[in-house]
Amino acid sequence: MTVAKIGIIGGSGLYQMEALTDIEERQVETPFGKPSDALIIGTLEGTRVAFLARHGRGHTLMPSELPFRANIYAMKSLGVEYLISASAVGSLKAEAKPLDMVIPDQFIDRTRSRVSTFFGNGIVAHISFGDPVCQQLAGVLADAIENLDLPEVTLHRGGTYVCMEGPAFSTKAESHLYRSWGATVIGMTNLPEAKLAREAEMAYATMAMVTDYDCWHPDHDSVSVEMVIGNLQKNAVNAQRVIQSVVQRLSQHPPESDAHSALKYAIITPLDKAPAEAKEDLSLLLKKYL
Ligand SMILES: CSC[C@H]1O[C@H](OP(=O)(O)O)[C@H](O)[C@@H]1O
Ligand SMILES: Nc1ncnc2[nH]cnc12
Repeated sequence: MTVAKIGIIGGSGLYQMEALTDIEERQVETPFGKPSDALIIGTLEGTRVAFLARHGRGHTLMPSELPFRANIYAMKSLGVEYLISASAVGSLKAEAKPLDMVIPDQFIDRTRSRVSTFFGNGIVAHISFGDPVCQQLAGVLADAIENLDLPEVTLHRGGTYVCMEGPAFSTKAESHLYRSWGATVIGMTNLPEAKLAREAEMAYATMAMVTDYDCWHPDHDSVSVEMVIGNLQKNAVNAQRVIQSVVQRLSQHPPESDAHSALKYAIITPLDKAPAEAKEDLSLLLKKYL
């Protein structure tokens, strides 16, 4: 049964959605363990949505410790089809200034120890990931931001998000390297999430909120947690306004997304011969194809 078609993953600084009503807190178990925290199901703009605090509501999980598979599987188990991420990022470009919002359309993977696939154990799939963000959902996000006329916020449509391992922030040499690659922003969480969301056939897009200039900018101090949280607190109200407007737009006009059939040509193992246990663990993802 579908509980919510829209899911929201709140990152650093966005641990709850104040406008949710008729709230139900659900502890979800998955074949991949427990999610970062309980899923908070509530009504926003007349629509049921599911919210998850990515690092837990008390921010107790490091990026490398995040149970990405459980988080995405839990959203899938509630029937989520559109997954919106809110994230704090460092800016790698002068024009993307703190408090601005970026809707990335590309990622560069600089992680080292993340499990970013549901497959294995006898079932192999290779999803297409040339366009890692759902452009329809990204468009809804960007349109919502543009129409809200948020004070102090400039919107940047498109851009490349470097996903680093962390938890330490980058060195200056790394930061300059990523700039030389043309990257726009840097964070520690979005890439595994985007891959798993694609495998789970959910449309995924991220609202990246700039909190700092990382450590490359000659006129700005190097990033610190204090800087990130200070700017995010200023932006948490804006972020919730954006999400509210996105939910309204999505419920009125749910866009078609290629992500919703991402596994159609991705599974290479004949499923009739695949191990029963792997099929059982992935049944939620595979049931259309069995
Ligand atoms: C608290 S600064 C570093 C931390 O913030 C970002 O988290 P999220 O993407 O969940 O907003 C960044 O990726 C790091 O995990
Ligand atoms: N400069 C930065 N590097 C990595 N993750 C971040 N999150 C917020 N700012 C960041």
